[in-house]
Amino acid sequence: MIRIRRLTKQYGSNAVLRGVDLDAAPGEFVVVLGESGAGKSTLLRCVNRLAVADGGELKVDGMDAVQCADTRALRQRVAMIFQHHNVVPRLSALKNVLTGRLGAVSTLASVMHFFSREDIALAHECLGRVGLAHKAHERTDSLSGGQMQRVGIARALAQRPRLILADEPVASLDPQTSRKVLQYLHDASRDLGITVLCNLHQVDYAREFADRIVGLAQGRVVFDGVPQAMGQDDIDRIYNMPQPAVDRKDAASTPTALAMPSMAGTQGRT
Ligand SMILES: Nc1ncnc2c1ncn2[C@@H]1O[C@H](COP(=O)(O)OP(=O)(O)OP(=O)(O)O)[C@@H](O)[C@H]1O
Repeated sequence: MIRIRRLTKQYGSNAVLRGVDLDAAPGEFVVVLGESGAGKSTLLRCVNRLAVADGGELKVDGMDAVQCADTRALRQRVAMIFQHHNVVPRLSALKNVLTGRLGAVSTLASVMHFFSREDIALAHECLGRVGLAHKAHERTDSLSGGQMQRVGIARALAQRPRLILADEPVASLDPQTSRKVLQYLHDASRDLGITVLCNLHQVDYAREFADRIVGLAQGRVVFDGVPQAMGQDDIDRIYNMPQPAVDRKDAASTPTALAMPSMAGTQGRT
């Protein structure tokens, strides 16, 4: 579904991606973990060409996202979920979800906001998948932050994408709400066979929800494996922690939540 090889991206003299390799299978939920500035957002933005990679190979569903001739076709396959959900507050939840269909309807229909019966049924179904069927006709600004993010997920699902890019989707939510949002996203992607690339800061959420974790540090992949395979040494490498010259048995028994207090179950950035 996604194949990335030796991907590079530089802003001026700042080499942000330094040869990234990453694969994701259909329906796989891949968490990209890394500290602030590691290059996570840039990597996601290269996938849907909000940023254009300088070199390397990037294939999405067979389409070349580096030398892309048809960005619109690429973006129809790739939906995005943002940190601040980007819903339109004065519109109902249903209308927000319907905006996910805009890329698939004709220009006239999209300008006039005409949607078919099938699109409306699909939007209701997507709201049902995130537990918000009963909020369809409520204005989005009457919903909680977690519910707004679930509307953002439903909007992404309504696009019928092959891939969802989620850039820190729970960064501004409390831990309980964050888990609920990630669970809905995880379940929907598994049920519908949609691949997810999800950027996160929090080690414990990555362990809980990822099929696979890709650890990024200073633009390089420093870990790629299932959550169970990620040890404290890997976490230290991802977060550029100095390797302590102490008995590693002590380190191995240190709970992640204690070792990484600012990363585990908290929101916001440091
Ligand atoms: N449009 C841009 N122009 C110039 N520099 C940029 C641009 N976008 C990102 N960068 C730089 O690239 C580096 C990586 O940023 P990026 O946002 O990809 O990291 P990140 O891992 O997503 O961090 P965060 O978790 O804080 O969002 C940073 O040094 C940032 O300043």
